[in-house]
Amino acid sequence: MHIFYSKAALIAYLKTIKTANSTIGFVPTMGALHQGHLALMQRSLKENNDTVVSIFVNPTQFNNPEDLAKYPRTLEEDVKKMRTLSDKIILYAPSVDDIYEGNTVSQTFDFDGLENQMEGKFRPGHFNGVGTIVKRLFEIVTPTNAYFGEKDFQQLQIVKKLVEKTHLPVNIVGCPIFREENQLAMSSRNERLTADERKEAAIIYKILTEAKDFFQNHSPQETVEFVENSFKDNQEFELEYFVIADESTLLSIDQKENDKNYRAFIAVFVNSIRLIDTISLN
Ligand SMILES: Nc1ncnc2c1ncn2[C@@H]1O[C@H](COP(=O)(O)OP(=O)(O)OP(=O)(O)O)[C@@H](O)[C@H]1O
Ligand SMILES: CC(C)(CO)[C@@H](O)C(=O)[O-]
Ligand code: BAL
Repeated sequence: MHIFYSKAALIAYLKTIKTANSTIGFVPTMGALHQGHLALMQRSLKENNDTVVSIFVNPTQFNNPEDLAKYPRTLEEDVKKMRTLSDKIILYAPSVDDIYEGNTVSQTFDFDGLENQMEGKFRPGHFNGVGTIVKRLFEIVTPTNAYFGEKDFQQLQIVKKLVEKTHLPVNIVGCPIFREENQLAMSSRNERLTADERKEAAIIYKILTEAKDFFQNHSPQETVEFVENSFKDNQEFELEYFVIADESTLLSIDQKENDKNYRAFIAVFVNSIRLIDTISLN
């Protein structure tokens, strides 16, 4: 496996392997790899000549310093996991300085309102940080295809908008959510849960699927109340938000309309650990 810690070395290497018709697949991550990340890599390996994976815990997208400090960093184990997939993966694991060159701040973006709901509302500045790092990584890696998970559905829509607005020549590929055996969405933050919490966190997806059924015969507002009440019965989980939104605008809805795609989004605290999940309602 090729591992690069500096953009200069990565860019020089990519120049030696790129040909007129070759494709580069790119999987940006923050590390602490799990099966969800590995599935994105497998897809990239299958669909491209070369695959670059980045591991970088991006400080500018964290609004909560404790969340940043406690974010799991497991580079050695991550490398081992990637090796089980393919020795051909090109890993870019930069320092903060290599990316930000002494100026660790976000650019400000206008994502046509996609940034104002849910994760953007509850993590102020988050999507400016995501936009800044994703744009920078795209400029360094120059991917043909870039792979993002639907667990971060709002992020996926925002990255598509970023590409549309900046005219970067990259195709964004959304990939399905990988779940643990108990259906909890895989997440690097799951590593911070105790064994019991991890087991009990299955309730998040259970309530989401119940909400999906409930929504078929009830209004959006009634469905929101149904979910809020379900969490009141589960005191160890603190619901931050449950939103039913139009999948394309991400705006929450008051009424159902025909021919629209709707999706439910949820963020829940287990202790101080924040987990998100989402489900299509169609
Ligand atoms: N369970 C999953 N299934 C599919 N893709 C996923 C899953 N979890 C994360 N991803 C995707 O992997 C990429 C890197 O995500 P990231 O490194 O933030 O991992 P994460 O598990 O989402 O971490 P956390 O949930 O703690 O933020 C993103 O595109 C994300 O959507
Ligand atoms: C896309 C990303 C790697 C940018 O830091 C991050 O937001 C993530 O892991 O989803
Ligand atoms: N998975 C999105 C990255 C974050 O939580 O900051």
